[in-house]
Amino acid sequence: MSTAAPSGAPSHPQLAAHLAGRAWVGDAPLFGPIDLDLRAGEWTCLLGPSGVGKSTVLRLIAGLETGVRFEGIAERQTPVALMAQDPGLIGWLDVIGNVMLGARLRGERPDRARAEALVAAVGLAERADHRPDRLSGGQRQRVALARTLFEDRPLVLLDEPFSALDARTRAGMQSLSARLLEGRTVLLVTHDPAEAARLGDRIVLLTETGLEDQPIPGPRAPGQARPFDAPEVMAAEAALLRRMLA
Ligand SMILES: Nc1ncnc2c1ncn2[C@@H]1O[C@H](COP(=O)(O)OP(=O)(O)OP(=O)(O)O)[C@@H](O)[C@H]1O
Repeated sequence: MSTAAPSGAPSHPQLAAHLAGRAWVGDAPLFGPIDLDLRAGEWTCLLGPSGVGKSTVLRLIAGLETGVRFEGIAERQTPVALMAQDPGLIGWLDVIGNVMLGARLRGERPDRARAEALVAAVGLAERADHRPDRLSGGQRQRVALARTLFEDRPLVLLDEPFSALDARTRAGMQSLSARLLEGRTVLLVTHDPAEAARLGDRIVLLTETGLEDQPIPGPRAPGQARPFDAPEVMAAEAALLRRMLA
């Protein structure tokens, strides 16, 4: 069963989105009660064990159907772009075509030069005319990232966007996303405490009983991911891992 979230704008102007309530799968409680505010212009990183409901939180904020029963309120102020775990690429379109898909579906004339620049920025310039079946899993994930960035929305929901990438590419995509999404409100679901420590202006852990705020390693420079090897970033990563293993 699924329940569409009620939608509306959060009453506080500095909030880009607000989700409060509880969720069940059938009769079994999934999570809650939770109360999550996404503050405008911030990256909120959402961590939690597999199956606890992180993707569900994203879909509720996006106003999409979920497979769960949700009782509460879901509000967002701005148009939203969602990058789901599954890249969801269209098989008969090439990389550029997939990046421009949203604009085409809306009947807009897509900015091809911008799409090409984003494809180059995610390291796929030489594969711009390849179809998805000729790409690796990590390359497909980067196409989905470029498509999400192309959407140019003020609220961006990213569901494990770098999970299929090798460490070097992942670090590069984290830095690129921090730069290109500067000033946007981002909710990033990740399993990686190092990623949360690099990117989070706020870090929250979702458990069956609710949300717990976690310490962040000081302020983040605008448009930048924190250096992965700064002592305070490594300490925050270790503290998050300790909490996740507890
Ligand atoms: N369409 C659906 N129908 C029934 N149950 C669903 C459906 N979608 C998700 N669920 C259940 O809801 C729960 C939460 O799923 P969700 O994908 O939100 O978890 P998650 O924390 O994002 O997991 P992961 O980290 O493994 O991606 C899971 O137990 C899942 O089995």
